[in-house]
Parts: sequence; structure tokens; C-alpha cells
Amino acid sequence: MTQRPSEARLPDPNIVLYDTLTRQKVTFEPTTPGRVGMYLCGPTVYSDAHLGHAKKEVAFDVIRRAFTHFGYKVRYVANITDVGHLQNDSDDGEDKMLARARLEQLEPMEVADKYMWSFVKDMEALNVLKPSINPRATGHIGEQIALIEELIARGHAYESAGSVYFDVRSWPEYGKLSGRKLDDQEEGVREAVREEKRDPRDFALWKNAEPGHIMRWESPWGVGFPGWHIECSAMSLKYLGEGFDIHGGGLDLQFPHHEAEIAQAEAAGHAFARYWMHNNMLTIGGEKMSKSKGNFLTIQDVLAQHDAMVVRFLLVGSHYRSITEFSDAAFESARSGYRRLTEALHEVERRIPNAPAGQNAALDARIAAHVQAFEDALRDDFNTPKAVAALFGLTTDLNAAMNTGEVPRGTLEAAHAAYRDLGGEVLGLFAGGSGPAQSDDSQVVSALMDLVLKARQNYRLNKQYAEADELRGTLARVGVTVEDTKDGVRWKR
Ligand SMILES: Nc1ncnc2c1ncn2[C@@H]1O[C@H](COP(=O)(O)OP(=O)(O)OP(=O)(O)O)[C@@H](O)[C@H]1O
Ligand SMILES: [Zn+2]
Repeated sequence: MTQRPSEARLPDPNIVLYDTLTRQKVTFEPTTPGRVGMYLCGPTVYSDAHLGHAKKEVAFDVIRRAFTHFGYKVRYVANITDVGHLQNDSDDGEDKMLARARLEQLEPMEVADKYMWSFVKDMEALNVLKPSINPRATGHIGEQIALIEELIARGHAYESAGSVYFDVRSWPEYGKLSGRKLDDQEEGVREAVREEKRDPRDFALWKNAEPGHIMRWESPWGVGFPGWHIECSAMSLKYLGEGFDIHGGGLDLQFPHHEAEIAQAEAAGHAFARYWMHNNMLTIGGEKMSKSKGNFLTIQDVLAQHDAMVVRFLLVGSHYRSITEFSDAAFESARSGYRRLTEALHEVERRIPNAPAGQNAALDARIAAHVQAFEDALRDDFNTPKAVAALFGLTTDLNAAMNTGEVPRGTLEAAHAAYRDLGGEVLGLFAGGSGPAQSDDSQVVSALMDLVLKARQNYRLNKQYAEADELRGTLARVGVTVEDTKDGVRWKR
């Protein structure tokens, strides 16, 4: 059986994850015993987040929750990019924040705050836990400048016309994450930018600010602003320390962003992330959902139509390293799958207060086997579809037992704990009233429902059908369905 928080478990040494850097599954070994330091590249806050962003956030949220479940203390750092992310990857184009500020006639910081809070709201709705630390790039200009100075001192960066570039030819390991060889790398750089660089593949650490550029800071190289990549190296090292455990992000960030992060940190003499994890993409019509392609649905659009927990269920239904193809059919099947879980769970809750004491040993063993299967699935590179299958297995066995008779209280409680700890705490599926109610509450609701159903039964016996229907209608309006079955009246919500 899963353990209660009071029986804090020892950190599980058997967690295997797929490390993008070494391109294989490896057993996770923390830098500090019992602790996990994770850094996730967060959003550039210049527009509302879309469902693709939700896939990434939910994927890493489950990984974080799983580590906690397996006994680790997790520090989860996820940044907010509010400066330096230019409209194209080759150090060219307008800053995304500034372009949006012009469009909306706002201060760049107003844009950042507006979309950061919109993101926070979306994440709350999707039951994504708050990061332990949520650093913003503009709040860490000093740290970024200090790292750039270390790189210049070690001969891996150079100043040119008020900007500073990383010298890729000085760092032979550049390319080790993405597997790209320097000579294969694209050179799509505008002439004026190319002239400032020793090599067209060098990337900006600091950019000289043109006179009209609003986001600007003093630096040893004049007034300017940081490049996009440097913020993540600086902030992850600041909050997680040398040789921290896990760095995550979307697969599309491997190059150039993560490649640059590694080079910046290691060339400056720091030990960087020991494991790299990347989520695959959410696609629509086979293409990556993305802001720039315009083929996106914002999280708010989706939540206007679908229950947030169904959205989350859909996302955890595919593995983080698999593509999730978004479609109406996918939502439909997520909705019915999710309903199957919650109906069984609510039936368990309804029965607990009046169930006879005792255990059903055979069913207890089945429950324990499903819990084991769930945990094994997560230990194997956080295989959420397999974990969900284990919850369905649990549901099938429980329904079979509940449909054929009474299940003793101890066994129902074990099933309830499995739903709550695994579906609720680890997969995060039961927020906002869909999940296990507080036990006090559920006892009160159950007692009241017994009374209401008795009253309805009396109306029917007295042929007061209008009153009986009115009662049922009132319950339906608050989400409670009453069903007359051959074994008597059942209700669910
Ligand atoms: N469709 C998607 N599926 C999964 N993750 C995604 C998807 N789109 C973006 N991400 C991830 O979200 C993070 C932020 O991405 P970003 O702000 O570049 O979004 P985007 O829609 O790709 O924007 P743009 O098209 O302007 O580059 C990255 O880690 C990225 O990998
Ligand atoms: Zn990053």
C-alpha cells in the first residue's frame, strides 16, 4: 500500500530517466542525497500560453510530484523570460517583449506582468504546483553580467561594437547536446550582425542597445540588454548550485538554447546540469502547436470548453517524450476515461461511512498490485500512460467487486488512498472538486443524500411523482445524478 506522509519514505534509488545528453536511460543519482534540484525553461511572457506550453508544464510537474512521492525533497526552479528573447534565433530581430509592448501600447514590464499572471492563473487551473523559485531574467541582470565577465576572462567571449559574443570556436564541446557539428550549423544571420561576430555561429551574450531600445541596463560594455540564453545559465547556477541535477525543457529548445546554456556555464568553469530531460511536442494536424505559426489554442480557450482536469488527464495520457496529437476525438476519450475514474472514486467515498468493518484480502492484493504497477511505471522514465492504465486496472477490479456486493471498509479505504495518493498527489488529477472530498465532508454529504433519497422514495410510494422529479431535478442542477438500478437507487456526482 502507498504510505501516508507521516511514514516519510526513504528516497527511492531506482528511478530511471532518459537523459538527452547521453541519449540513454540512466538511473538517477542525486548530487545531494535525498534531494533533487530541477530547472525548467519557462515561458517568454509576451502572450497567453497555449496548450503546447501546458503539455510541457504538466509533464515536468508530474516528474516533480513523482520525485516527491518517491521520498525526495525537490527544489523546482522555473524561470520567466522577460527580456532578451529576440524574434529569431540568430541574434536578430526585435525583442518579443518590445514588439508586444508596441502593439498593445504598454510598457514592456506591463506586458511581462500581464502575461506572467495569465500564465500563473492557467497553471493554477491545471493544478500545476508553484515552482519553489520563479526567477525573472530582468531581476538577474547582475548575475548575467558576472557570468559574461567570467567567460571573457577565460577567453571564451569577446566584445564587439558594444555587444558580447560567445566564441564557439574556442569551445570544442559546443554541439554535444544536440549532436550538431559546428560546420553543419546554419548561418542565417543578417550582414550587419555577422560583421560583429568572429564566426557567424557565435551567439550573443550581451547586446548593445540602440538609442530607441527601452529595455536597457548599464554594463561594462555600455548600455544594453542580455542575450536570451545567458539568463538560464546564470539563474539555474545561482539557485541550484554547481552540478545540479536536472535541466528540463521542450525538445525544440535543445538547439540553440540548451546547447548555449551548457557552453556558457561550462566554459566559465562551472559544473552544469547532470541530466537533461526534454518533452516532445503537442501537435495539431501533425504540426507543432506554436505561437509563431498561429496554429494554437490558448489554455484559456481550451478551459472555456473543457474541464481543467480532463485537459490534464489528456496530457498525462501520453508520455512526456511522445508527441501528443490534439483533436476533438482525443478530448472525447479523455473525458470518458476521466469520468470512469471519478465515478468509481465517488462510489468508494459514498460507501465508506456505511461499509462493514474488515478487509477483503483478495481485493487488497489486487489493489496493492495496481499500486505497484503504477509506481513501477513512473520509476521507468515517468511513464504516465502506463500509470494511468494501472489506475484503470484498479477501477475495473473495484467496480467488479462493488457491483457484486459489499466491500469491507478497510479495503475501500485502501482503494481510496490509492486514488488520492497516485491519481491525486502524483498525477494531480483531482483538483477543484473532482477528486476525493475531505473525509468529513463526504460523510456529511453521504448522510444527507441518504435522507434525500429516502424522501424521494416516499414521494414515489405516495405517487407524488412531481415532487420526486423536482427533487431529482434540484440534485441534477448541483451535479448529482440519481439512477434507479436493479439493486436500488445509486447516486453520483
Ligand atoms: N507545441 C508544444 N508542445 C510542447 N511544448 C511546447 C510547444 N510549444 C512550445 N513548447 C515549449 O514551451 C516553452 C516555451 O516555448 P516558446 O515560448 O518558444 O513557445 P512557442 O509557441 O514555440 O513560441 P514561438 O513559436 O514564438 O517560438 C519551450 O520549452 C517549448 O519547448
Ligand atoms: Zn532556458
